[in-house]
Amino acid sequence: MSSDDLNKRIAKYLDDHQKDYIQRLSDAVSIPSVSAWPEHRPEVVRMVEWTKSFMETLGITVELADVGEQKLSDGTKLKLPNVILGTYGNDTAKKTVMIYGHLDVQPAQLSDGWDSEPFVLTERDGKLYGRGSTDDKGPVISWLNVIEAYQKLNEPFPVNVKFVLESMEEYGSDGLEDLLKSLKNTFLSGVDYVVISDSYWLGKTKPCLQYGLRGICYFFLDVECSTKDLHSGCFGGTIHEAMTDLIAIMGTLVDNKGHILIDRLYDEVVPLTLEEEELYKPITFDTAAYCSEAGVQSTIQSEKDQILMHRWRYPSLSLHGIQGAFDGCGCKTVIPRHVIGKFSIRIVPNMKISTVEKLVENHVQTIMKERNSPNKVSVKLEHGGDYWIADPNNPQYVAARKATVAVHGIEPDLTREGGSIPITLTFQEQTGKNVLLLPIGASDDGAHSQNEKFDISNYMNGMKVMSVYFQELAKL
Ligand SMILES: NCC(=O)N[C@@H](Cc1c[nH]cn1)C(=O)O
Ligand SMILES: [Zn+2]
Ligand SMILES: [Zn+2]
Repeated sequence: MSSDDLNKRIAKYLDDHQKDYIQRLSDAVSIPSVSAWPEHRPEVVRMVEWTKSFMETLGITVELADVGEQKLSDGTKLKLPNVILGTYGNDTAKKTVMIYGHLDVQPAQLSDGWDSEPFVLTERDGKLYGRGSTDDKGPVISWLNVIEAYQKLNEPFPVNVKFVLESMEEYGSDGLEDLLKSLKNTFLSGVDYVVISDSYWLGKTKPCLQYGLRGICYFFLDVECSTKDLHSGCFGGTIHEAMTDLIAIMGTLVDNKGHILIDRLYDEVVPLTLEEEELYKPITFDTAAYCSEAGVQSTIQSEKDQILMHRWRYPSLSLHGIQGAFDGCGCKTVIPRHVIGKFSIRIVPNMKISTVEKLVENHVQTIMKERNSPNKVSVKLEHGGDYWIADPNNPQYVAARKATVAVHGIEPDLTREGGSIPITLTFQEQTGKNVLLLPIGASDDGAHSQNEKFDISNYMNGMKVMSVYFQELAKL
């Protein structure tokens, strides 16, 4: 059978089973595998078991790798979820592709402002709403659905596949780096290509392939002022309040232009070259749609190229929250005794995590000295992940471009991603092979946000691209 005919046959099978795929995603989304909530760890474990069972029905050999314990901020320890190592096929005449994905999700509650229950997959206007639908349960299940389709059609699978599926990605991929290092000469040997579907297109209609990610340094800023919470009428105006110090420090980190105010933070950022500037020009990007997806009136930068550069090639600092602060409705006149500010810095080539950590520490100490406060203050790097950059001219990218053209009828843009997948660089280093980011979700999917969704069309076309990509890899 010609490869065109095979593609058509598989595409038809996939289209005919759309309902089953939606049900499968619904089953996965119904497991609230939130890695950031320690009390939800059994749900994360349930998600690992669910995926393992599904993989085994497909004849994938599954091994569960123990990656040790997580140390929680109160000093207690919690077992980390096992990492799934899957092997499908070991034909030495075939290429071997390693697929990475994650089964954990960001926290979500209806009260955050969702229009439907986050852990009940809900279809509206061709979109599947639910936490993890696009990040990253939909893409992970898509890979597995494609394997199933070849089996049901009795078609030989074009490549060998290895899977690494973790369940702590949204919390910094605890334990995974050490595991991969330990597998360098065993499970990881023989891998020819690594592919990750855990990111999004730059727009709603045009596909892209990505060759860069920012890294992340996530900080906890801890301020303690007293042994207990206090009445602001009795103590306000007489003591150094923890929240006041915390807000003051957090207010010195970044200005209203998005410029980070930490001394020397930009020293290691690679200078922009004329050659790099040219790369932004052909990329399709709609700034108005970007604003509307974010639900904002305007962006800090007005030009397309500048917006993209500040997403991809410059660092950014975001404030995320304050643990211990009063956040209920109504009024409470308390002075919290202990608060923890959460912020992160997205890092870019050639910033080093260790340098960022030191600069942040110096900054906090300097501000505290200026404030002359007796409060106990510490800042801790909760987790860090490196930036990553790959060669988009590698044959694997050519295979993915061909697959995209075959399904979408259009050349994908070559882009970078502002988010982080902390383990990507480790895959590149430990296998010594090219890594491809193959996003299948759309820019408005709202990963990490309320009403996260995955379009049915992206789900279906994503599987078709994956299927052709496997065939194109086999031809390399
Ligand atoms: N889809 C990738 C993603 O969402 N990655 C997270 C990773 C992360 C790191 N620390 C907390 N989360 C991201 O925020 O970019
Ligand atoms: Zn993800
Ligand atoms: Zn995520």
